[in-house]
Amino acid sequence: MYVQTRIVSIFIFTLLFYCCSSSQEEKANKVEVTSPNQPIKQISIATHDSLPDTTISINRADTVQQTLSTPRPPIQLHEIPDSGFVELIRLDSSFILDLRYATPNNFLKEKVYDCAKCLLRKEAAMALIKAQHILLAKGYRLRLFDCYRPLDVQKKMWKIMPNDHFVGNPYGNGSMHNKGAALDLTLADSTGKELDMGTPFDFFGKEAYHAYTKLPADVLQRRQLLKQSMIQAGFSPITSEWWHYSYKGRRYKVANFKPDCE
Ligand SMILES: C[C@@H](N)C(=O)N[C@H](C)C(=O)O
Ligand SMILES: [Zn+2]
Repeated sequence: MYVQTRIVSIFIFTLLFYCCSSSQEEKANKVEVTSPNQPIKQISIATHDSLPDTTISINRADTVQQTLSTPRPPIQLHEIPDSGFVELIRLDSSFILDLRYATPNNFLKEKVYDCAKCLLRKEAAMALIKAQHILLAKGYRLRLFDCYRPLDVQKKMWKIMPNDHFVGNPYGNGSMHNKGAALDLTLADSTGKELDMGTPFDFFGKEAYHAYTKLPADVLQRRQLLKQSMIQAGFSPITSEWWHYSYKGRRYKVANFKPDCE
């Protein structure tokens, strides 16, 4: 009788333990947003023990119960080859993403990316993190307009602007963006606010050239700071666009895959 009672109580205890722990796990992966018209809610997902958390925004447009998809496994950086593609924000969440081609706010006047993901070859991503650290130490931040760009998107751009000073020729060598080794970016202050660089992004004219100096002293200083930091981190500028930098660590192949938007 005593043994039977012991077995029954162990069984009930085990049952209770599993019930509670699984419902806690479920809670950890759910974000309940119940009140509409409130500001954006920020949540953090741990990505890697030694790396900062990734912050994502959930818009409180309606009464929703948002279930996060299965938490993404931590990136095992050493398992990715130097020439492999990585999602930058999963390595370092301090960048400001303002990926214009994922919106209609760009010279094509249409959204040409399905989602706003910044993918880069691992080597280029690591170099960019170096540039970001140089700038963070000086009270600035990098704000990114574009990273990897599929070749088909390059062809759309070329149709509108067939001038290789401003758009890489997709029927020639392609763009370094198509190789996952170029960035369009600008300087932001420590809060992420875009700073005046003399022209808007993708302003295709002489004012965007590095050699153009008829600009206020503070604008010239910022262009210079951006250029020096990027060069120090291993990037090269092009003459005609203050926002474009290429990483030329090695020869990469042109790519044309669409980022996974999950
Ligand atoms: C289109 C512009 N943002 C750009 O990236 N231009 C360079 C030259 C490119 O297409 O590689
Ligand atoms: Zn570019």
